Amino acid sequence: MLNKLLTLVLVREPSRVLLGLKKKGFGEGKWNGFGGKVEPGETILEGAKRELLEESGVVSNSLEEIGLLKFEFVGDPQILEVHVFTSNTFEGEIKESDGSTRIFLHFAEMRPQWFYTDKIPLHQMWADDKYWFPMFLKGSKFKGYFLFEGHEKIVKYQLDEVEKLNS
Ligand SMILES: CNc1ncnc2c1ncn2[C@@H]1O[C@H](COP(=O)(O)OP(=O)(O)OP(=O)(O)O)[C@@H](O)[C@H]1O
Repeated sequence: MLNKLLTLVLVREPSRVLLGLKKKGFGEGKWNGFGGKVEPGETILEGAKRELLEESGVVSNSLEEIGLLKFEFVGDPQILEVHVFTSNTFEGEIKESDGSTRIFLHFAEMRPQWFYTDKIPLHQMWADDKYWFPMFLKGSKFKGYFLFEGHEKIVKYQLDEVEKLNS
């Protein structure tokens, strides 16, 4: 079976990272970067850029691929292949939840919010994030594999910092 291709985009400033609270679907109730399935006919980079725009309202022309994560769930043959990107610039306005945008955001799939790098809400994120987020924050690239049992428990994993992502 082919891997399911997904993207994950982490927009950052020197001391803050933009995350979104997933309000429905896979990973509901968790803070995460922006992303989703790569659609037929688009490259992985194009998919990352599209999902970032759809979910956060901003455009980035400086996405850099920094991580490759593979996830398997016990009892499910489908491997998720998540391509992780970062960007330290963007154009447009973040659909943040303040004032007049509140009603609109009630219907959106993600609720974007900035988090200081020393206050990342790891306890409200996917369990794998606490392993690779520190690598991302210090500017390293990484490759990993995580075997989940249910959505909260990791039964096995492997994670390496790499110089290059030759994928
Ligand atoms: C298991 N450990 C994990 N750790 C960190 N991040 C994870 C993850 N597993 C999936 N992700 C991310 O979660 C999003 C799902 O997106 P998902 O809702 O499935 O995609 P998309 O928006 O295209 O779906 P619909 O259009 O709603 O069907 C997508 O960014 C993907 O990279």
